[in-house]
Amino acid sequence: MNRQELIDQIQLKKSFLCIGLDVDITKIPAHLLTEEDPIFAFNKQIIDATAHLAVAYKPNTAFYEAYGIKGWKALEKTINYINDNYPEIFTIADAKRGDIGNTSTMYAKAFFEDLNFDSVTVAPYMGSDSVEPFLAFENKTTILLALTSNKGGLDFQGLKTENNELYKEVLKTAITWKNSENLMFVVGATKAEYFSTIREIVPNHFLLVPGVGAQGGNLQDVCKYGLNKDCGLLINSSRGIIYAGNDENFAIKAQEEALKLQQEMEIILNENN
Ligand SMILES: O=C(O)c1cc(=O)[nH]c(=O)n1[C@@H]1O[C@H](COP(=O)(O)O)[C@@H](O)[C@H]1O
Repeated sequence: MNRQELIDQIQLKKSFLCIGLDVDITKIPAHLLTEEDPIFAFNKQIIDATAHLAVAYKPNTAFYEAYGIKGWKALEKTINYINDNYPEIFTIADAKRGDIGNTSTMYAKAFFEDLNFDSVTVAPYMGSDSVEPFLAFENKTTILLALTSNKGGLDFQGLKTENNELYKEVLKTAITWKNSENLMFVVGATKAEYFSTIREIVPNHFLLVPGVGAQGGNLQDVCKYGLNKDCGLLINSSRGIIYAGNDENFAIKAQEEALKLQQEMEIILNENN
C-alpha cells in the first residue's frame, strides 16, 4: 500500500486508528482456549469487529514469537486474513529489526515478501546501511524508532550531541537516506510535548504514535502539534482496545473502545480541514 492509499483510507473512514494485535494467551477469554488456534480465533473476531473503524493493524511479533512455531503460524494466518478480507488496511509488523546490510535484507524479505506486511518497525542504531535495505522495497514502508514512549526512551534518545539530542539526529539523518520517502517514524504519545519540534524536522512524514490507552498518552495533546496537511499520524492502541472485555462479548467491547477513539478522531479531522 502506498502513502496516498493510506491517506484516502483515513479520509474515507474518518479515522487514523491503528489497533495493536498484541495477543497474550493468558489474557484472552477462556472460551477461546479450546479453539485449535486461540490466538488467531481471537484476532479474527477483533478484526471483524473493528476493521471499519481502523486504518491499520499492528501485531507486535514478540507476542507471536513467544509461542514458537504455533505463534508464528498464528501471525501468518492473521496477516493473510487481513490481506484477503480487508486489503485496504495498512499492516505493520512491529518487529523492531535492523542489522548489517545483508541481514537486514533477510529481515525485510521475511516481513515484506514472505508475510506480505505493508511495513515493519526498525531500530536506527546500526545506521544507514542497516536501514536502507528495508527502504529499497517498493510500496513498502519502514517505520524507524525516533522517540519511543517508554520511560527509558530518553536514556539514549535524549542524549545531547554537539548540536542536538540524539533522536533529532536520527530524524535529520534518516531523511537524507536513499528512498527516505518510504520512511515513517515512531514517536510515543507519552512524549506529546516533543511533537512541535519533531514536526519542524519532518513536516511531511507519517508518525506512528503508540502509547495512547494503557500507557496514558493523550490523543488531543498528540494531535495539537502532530497533525499535518495529510493527517500524518497513525495512533496505536493495543491493550486499551483488545482487552476491553474478557468474556464472549470481548469483540463488541473492543469495538466500543475503537469507536470512542474513531469518533474523537473524526472531530479532530473535521476541525483540521
Ligand atoms: O514500535 C512500537 O510500536 C512501539 C514504540 C514505542 O515507543 N512504544 C510502544 O509502546 N510501542 C509498541 O506499541 C504497543 C503499545 O501497546 P499498548 O501500550 O498496549 O497500547 C506495543 O506493541 C509496543 O511494543
